[in-house]
Amino acid sequence: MRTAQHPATRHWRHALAPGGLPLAGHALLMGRKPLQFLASLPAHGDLVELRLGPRPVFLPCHPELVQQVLVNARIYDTGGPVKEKAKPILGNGLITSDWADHRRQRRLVQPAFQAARIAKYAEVMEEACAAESTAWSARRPIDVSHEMLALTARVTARALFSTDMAPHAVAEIQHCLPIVVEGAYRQAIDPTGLLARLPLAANRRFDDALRRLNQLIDRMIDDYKAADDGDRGDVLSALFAAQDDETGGTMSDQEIHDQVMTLLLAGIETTASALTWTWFLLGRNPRAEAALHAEVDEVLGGRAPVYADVPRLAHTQRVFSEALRLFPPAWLFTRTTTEATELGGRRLPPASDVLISPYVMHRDPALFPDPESFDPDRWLPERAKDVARNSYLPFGGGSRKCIGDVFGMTEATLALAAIAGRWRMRPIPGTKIRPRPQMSLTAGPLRMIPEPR
Ligand code: HEM
Repeated sequence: MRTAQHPATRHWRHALAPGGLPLAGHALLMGRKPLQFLASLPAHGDLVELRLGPRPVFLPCHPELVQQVLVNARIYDTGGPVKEKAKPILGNGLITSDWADHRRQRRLVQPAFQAARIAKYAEVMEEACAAESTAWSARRPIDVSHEMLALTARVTARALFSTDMAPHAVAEIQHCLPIVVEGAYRQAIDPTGLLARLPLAANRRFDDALRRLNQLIDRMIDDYKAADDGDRGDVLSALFAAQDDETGGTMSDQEIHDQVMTLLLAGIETTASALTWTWFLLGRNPRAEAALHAEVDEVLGGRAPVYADVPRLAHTQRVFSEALRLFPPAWLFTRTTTEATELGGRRLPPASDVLISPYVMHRDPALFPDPESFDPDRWLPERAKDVARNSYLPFGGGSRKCIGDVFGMTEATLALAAIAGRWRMRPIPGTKIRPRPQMSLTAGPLRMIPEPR
């Protein structure tokens, strides 16, 4: 295990990642097998330099260096080519805004995620999870990815807009969101920026889906303003009510629009991917699955779970935490330096790109013993205290830490308990599954057979 030393007294190991080519650098390795390539890098140094084309980018592999990047949000600001390409889609919301504006935005959006409001959103979660768990037929295979995406889309849409229009919104979001997420990723990884301008069917589908999502959000905002019926307990009401303590300012309709789009894109596929991986891992680990069933039976005694059960569903939460360790949906995110700085004794010029990869940290044997094994019990309090500080970051850290972390954990715990209370999810022998490192670390289609318990 790595030992904690004061950063100033530590001798940090720097390295250039092996395998670079003269012009492309490591772009081909990153393009072909990003997970394997990135996960091999901590063995070379605490701070590893890669070349993506001519551009140097830096990957901190040691938790203390990752932490320095995450907490110094003014110097390590949001940025990089991926964020630039996301702006036409996300506008200027929490993910795309720069440091100074982000602080203001976060003050305004945070009240929508206070504990009392999560309790209200949990009613939507309870209902949607119960409906999902009763909709399946015994022994008829389902695509778990598809089902989990439908579930998280329904939960998020109805937590955002609790109006009569919600059923229409759910259907629109379920249709449009996967197309937008896929298209956004294709554009993000296109180094030429030309792909989006070609007259391709995929581009037309993307433009259409994005237009429909934008229209939907505008209609919801208009509807809310026309009804003028105060706090409906949903996210949209909280965004309209938000007032900045420091300046007294509120959000314009356009700002609310951008926050809603950001929440849809950040909150649905992430949670759905993590839930899909959880069912996949449980299907291969009968002991963890049996412990889940035992806990759910003991806590719920056959009824559907409610918000008040969440604290008692401790093993269920450990199962989800362990799935987030092995397959963190936000497997890679970026920062760009706003001025010259030093990281681990290495000088970084202004506008340097820094990669943060929870996947790399979570699979490092120096941080997590036997990192490839699915072991929910590593999160038992007596064992979790030995996990190196700042090495587990499925929700990121610092001032840009996921605003939906409690929302996502609550939703996932209720979904796992509701489904595990009724079904055993049996894997289909021979099913091959390969992590797809795209916008989220998704599993692709995953067919499993629900068996009544
Ligand atoms: C298991 C589910 C989730 C995972 C693994 C996850 C992961 C993350 C991570 C790692 C970040 C930080 C990215 C960075 O620093 O650049 C982030 C940010 C964010 N997430 Fe999540 N997220 C999840 C669920 C959600 C949900 C349910 C919502 C909303 C309903 C949400 C909304 C956001 C937003 C708005 C941000 C930007 C926050 C900011 O910059 O202030 N996420 N998420």
